Amino acid sequence: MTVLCRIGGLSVVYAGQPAPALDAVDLDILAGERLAIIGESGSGKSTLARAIAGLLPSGARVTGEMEWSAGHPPHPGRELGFVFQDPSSSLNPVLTIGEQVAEGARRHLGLPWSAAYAQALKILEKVRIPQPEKALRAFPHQLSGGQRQRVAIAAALVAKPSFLIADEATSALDMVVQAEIVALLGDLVKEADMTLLFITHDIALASGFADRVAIFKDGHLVEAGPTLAVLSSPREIYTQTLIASHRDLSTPPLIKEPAS
Ligand SMILES: Nc1ncnc2c1ncn2[C@@H]1O[C@H](COP(=O)(O)OP(=O)(O)OP(=O)(O)O)[C@@H](O)[C@H]1O
Repeated sequence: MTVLCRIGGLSVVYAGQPAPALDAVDLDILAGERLAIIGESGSGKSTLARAIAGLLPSGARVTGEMEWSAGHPPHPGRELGFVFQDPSSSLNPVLTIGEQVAEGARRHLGLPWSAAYAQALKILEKVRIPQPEKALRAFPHQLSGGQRQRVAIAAALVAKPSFLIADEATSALDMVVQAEIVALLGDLVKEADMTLLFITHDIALASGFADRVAIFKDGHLVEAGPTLAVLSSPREIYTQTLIASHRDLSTPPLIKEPAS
């Protein structure tokens, strides 16, 4: 696999903050991989996502390097899609689903409205929204939380980006819907050969479909590697603790035993 982005010594300090939110992070993102960024609240996951997407607030001090194989950072919306945790805040309540999804195709692909609507309908079918033609005319409040997140995914993918960042995209959903959305994301990125950066605090959720995992704590990258290798023989005590904390009766096993 080729390296899509080589991150070297990346540090971020927000304005007015004494400590860095990210501290000297070295991490390669491989083209076409599903990479899970895992860590507790405040570990710097979203900061990493925002730095990669060029969405850090002004005033944040960024040092280190991000080297893109394309020679430039991906254009947000066109080459890079972003799905946030809460679809209610990323969707506009007074615009129809069709208007919001089609807008991305109009703006980033330069399509006229009629073609942009046709593209929006296609992508709503792809994210398996029930009655997609009806959904085009619906407003966000007329959909369930899971359906709204499918719309947010559709809006992120409408301009056919090759790189998708999902930042806690399933955390606001109940467990069944969460599993459906994770499966959907997995299918979509595989089908389109996209790179996925999947940000989550839930190591069990990530372990089900990520090719590699990167574990963060207090702004530091603790360890990174292929999912199975990290989960079956974690090098760092923190990773061992994180894995152990998921071993309770309500959690499915992180690694499935091979069938005998
Ligand atoms: N805009 C901001 N201004 C100042 N400090 C910030 C800002 N955004 C995040 N921080 C701080 O940076 C640190 C890392 O936050 P970040 O949101 O990246 O962590 P996270 O792992 O994504 O956590 P969560 O899962 O809770 O979103 C935290 O201490 C947080 O309080």
